[in-house]
Amino acid sequence: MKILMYTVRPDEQGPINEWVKQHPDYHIDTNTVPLNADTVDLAKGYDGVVILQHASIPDPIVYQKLREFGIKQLSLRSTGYEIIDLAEATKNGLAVTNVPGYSPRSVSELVLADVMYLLRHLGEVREREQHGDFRWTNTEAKEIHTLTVGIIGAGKIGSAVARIFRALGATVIAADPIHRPDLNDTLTYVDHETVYKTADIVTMHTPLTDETHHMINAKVFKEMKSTAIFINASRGPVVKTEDLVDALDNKEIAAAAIDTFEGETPIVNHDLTGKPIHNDNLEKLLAMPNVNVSPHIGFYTEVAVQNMVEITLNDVETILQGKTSLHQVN
Ligand SMILES: NC(=O)C1=CN([C@@H]2O[C@H](COP(=O)(O)OP(=O)(O)OC[C@H]3O[C@@H](n4cnc5c(N)ncnc54)[C@H](O)[C@@H]3O)[C@@H](O)[C@H]2O)C=CC1
Ligand SMILES: O=C(O)C(=O)[C@H](O)COP(=O)(O)O
Repeated sequence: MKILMYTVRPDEQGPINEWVKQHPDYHIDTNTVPLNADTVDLAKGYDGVVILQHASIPDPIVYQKLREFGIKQLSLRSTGYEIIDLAEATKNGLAVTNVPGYSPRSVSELVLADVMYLLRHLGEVREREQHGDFRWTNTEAKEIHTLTVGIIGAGKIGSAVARIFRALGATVIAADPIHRPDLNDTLTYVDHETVYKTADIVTMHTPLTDETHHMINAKVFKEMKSTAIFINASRGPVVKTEDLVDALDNKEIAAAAIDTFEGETPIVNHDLTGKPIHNDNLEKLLAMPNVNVSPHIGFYTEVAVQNMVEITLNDVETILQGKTSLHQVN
């Protein structure tokens, strides 16, 4: 059996080689391009296709061609799968799989790092030190156990965030339509408005859907505490970025960390040294010492990369054997 993996990074090659060693009947080829209408022909002659990319695949021709090539699945090495047109995939007989829970700790530990960085004003401290100002002005910090952490979307990642902050003594509240009894000792479920109004740290962990698109906007920022820290490590378009910039400019919130942002595809994991980034809102956020921008690295840990590769390839194998993968999303 032959599998083609798109957009493979060098750090994924080790886990891929390990998987092939355990599965001698499979041959895997890799490339470094995203799947789209220009690159779909590369999949001709393969039995299975695996992708990982930020760019959406809206063009129906991609799904039609995969069907014409006799391919039965399209497996994502990611959790989020909003880049796929599921209706087109289904129409063309493609089972789409994702990797839920490859390592909820990966993203939740970045959230912890962001919160510590912002709570201790390390961005402001570093900015001042660079021009010789070593004073303590405005750097008195709050301790985590005195704070309320508000989670929007307490699924696999959101609940891992909840556990970390509960272990550090914070009060944790969450808004999620699904209430999990196993989290009863960790958090209290409340409505969205209560999270916005009462949390000292508001952190986003929903998927990107029609409902969550721009769910954080000017109206919501006005509800938050002026001392609040806002974090988005879910998907960029969950937040209306221009409203985030305004909320920070107008001191409606105190600080923010964003691991995902609108228009990130041409920026994330690219070296743009000396080149324009063509994203005005991002440039404004990058210039603020009370904002930490990271280029979608929440997932990027050794454990996560290993699991993303291994679980995806196991799913391809399952489908190629004529069975149904537990991770099929259509
Ligand atoms: N920054 C990064 O590198 C990464 C980001 N992600 C993003 O994080 C998202 C969440 O991942 P998981 O926790 O694994 O997914 P999950 O499916 O386990 O949890 C998502 C939770 O959000 C809840 N939810 C949906 N709509 C909601 C709404 N309107 N209000 C409140 N809650 C709502 C769901 O009920 C569910 O409990 C992914 O869909 C992906 O977009 C995932 C992995 C890495
Ligand atoms: O798994 C996800 O969802 C992520 O966000 C990871 O960062 C990787 O997926 P892409 O966003 O790069 O598709």
